Amino acid sequence: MWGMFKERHLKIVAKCCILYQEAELYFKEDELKKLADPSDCVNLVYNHIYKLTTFKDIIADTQDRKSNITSDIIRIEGNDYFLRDNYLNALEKYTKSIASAENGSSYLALAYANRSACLFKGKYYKECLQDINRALSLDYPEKLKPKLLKRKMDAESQKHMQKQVRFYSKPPVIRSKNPFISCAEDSIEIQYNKKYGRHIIATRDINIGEVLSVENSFCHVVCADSKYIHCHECLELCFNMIPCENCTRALYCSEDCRSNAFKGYHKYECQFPKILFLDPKMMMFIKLTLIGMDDSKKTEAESPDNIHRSDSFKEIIKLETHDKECDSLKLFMVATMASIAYHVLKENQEFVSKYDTDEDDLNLKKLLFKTLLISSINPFLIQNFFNINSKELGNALYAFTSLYNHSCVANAQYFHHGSSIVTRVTASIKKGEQITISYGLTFDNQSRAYRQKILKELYLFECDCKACTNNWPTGDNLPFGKEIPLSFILNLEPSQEYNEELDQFILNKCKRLYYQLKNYEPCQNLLILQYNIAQVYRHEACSEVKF
Ligand SMILES: C[S@@+](CC[C@H](N)C(=O)[O-])C[C@H]1O[C@@H](n2cnc3c(N)ncnc32)[C@H](O)[C@@H]1O
Repeated sequence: MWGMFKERHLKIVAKCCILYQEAELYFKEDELKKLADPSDCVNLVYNHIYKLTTFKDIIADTQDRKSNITSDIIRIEGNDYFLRDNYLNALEKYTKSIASAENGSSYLALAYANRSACLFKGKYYKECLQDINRALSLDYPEKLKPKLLKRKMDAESQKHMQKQVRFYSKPPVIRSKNPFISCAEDSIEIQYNKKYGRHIIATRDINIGEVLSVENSFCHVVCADSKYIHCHECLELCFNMIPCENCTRALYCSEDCRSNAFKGYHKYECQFPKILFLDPKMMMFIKLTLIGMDDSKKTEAESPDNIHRSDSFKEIIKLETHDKECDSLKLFMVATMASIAYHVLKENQEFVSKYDTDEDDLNLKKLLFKTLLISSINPFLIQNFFNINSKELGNALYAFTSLYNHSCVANAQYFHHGSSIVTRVTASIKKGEQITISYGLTFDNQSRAYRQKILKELYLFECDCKACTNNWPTGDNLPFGKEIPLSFILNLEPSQEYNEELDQFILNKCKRLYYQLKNYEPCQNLLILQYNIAQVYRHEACSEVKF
């Protein structure tokens, strides 16, 4: 949970520590820990820090002005890649140059034109033509126009050979709708107890491969590695994004995405200082707060209380925060980040006019505290298993999928179809059993001691799964179990073309063998089968795109 305050962003920690030292005088008696409601700490901390110089420095550090000089430098870096035939890296640089260029400038036109050259090389003629038209509609230098117009003619003539982008496939549809959970099959239910909190239980025997839930994200943010090729609003892969007109951070696949984002949360998000954008989870808490406060998105009124609705902010705000378990320093750090966000929002006239009573003010501080904690424990990393160059695409928050607890021998696994998440059974489940996913730690890959340490540190629980309880050996030390014919298992590596028939053949064979082998657990051959089953589902969800 505290990963985002640790190794990754020492700058945040350093600034918080300076503030903490400056404000320490006020918090000598462990005042933050004594609060009956931990979310009140934002009010307390804010009132002490907003006048401090370090706080003012943080707020002022937006460094996000559009600049033609920066745009020019980045475009020239792009030219270097282009000359070395590294078109994808060149394209990313040109997109960054587009984001940095001042509105309507010739630098913006130059960056679009250069990107159109990459798109032409990549055989993305439709996108190439769009960029050429964008460049021509701006202040594109006359002397360069003939070359661009020639490219336009060539792209027009080759449009029929346009490369198709099939990246994410549509998620499967729920077949037997759960009457109490809007995004789930009727094979599961939510239960609660003290030990596990809310958790998911099977209401019947469930077979390997069955879908349990299909959920759209409530809120997502794009990761740094993918920000120049994935839309910041819908996460779709896009090689010719357009920039936000105010900031250099946000890029979109279409006018619709740009205006939806701006009308909703982005007009505020745009103005936040740099420190809150160092980590995608930080970005998420601001976006989550703004989306949650957007009245047009509220669905609670129509939804009866006993139905779990994925699109309801009411459900998001119920997610785990572990706020009572925070020590003083953690409370201070969370409160500081929330205070920065609060301060920026309150400076915004349009925002203030909507939330101006004392009660609104206090509620906003409490909400920012909660959304920050929720965004640290609950998000799912969207990974690119078959994508061109980067592995991390985004972070997304799901109201229901966040309720699956962890096991180091999980019986379910999730697969991202873009920003949607599909959870499937990857080991057969008996009625009454808890359904679990892995929080990134599995018994075959990491030692018990390591798993326990990380789970305690990040998620504040002691794992009692069968691998932890019985101290199962890790991968190479496991017995092989019953022999399986391996010849039919083609390793579904990223380089392999998607072939539905072949994948289905592998899937069915693996499933049959799984039932012959499951009594040998734990063993290597069972893991091989489960890996291949998961790999087929990954392949189905997201196919490789080459530039
Ligand atoms: C993403 S939430 C999962 C849903 C959570 N149980 C709830 O009530 O909202 C993660 C938190 O669930 C709890 N949790 C997850 N797996 C667990 C397990 N195997 N045993 C006990 N608690 C677990 C921990 O408190 C953890 O921080």
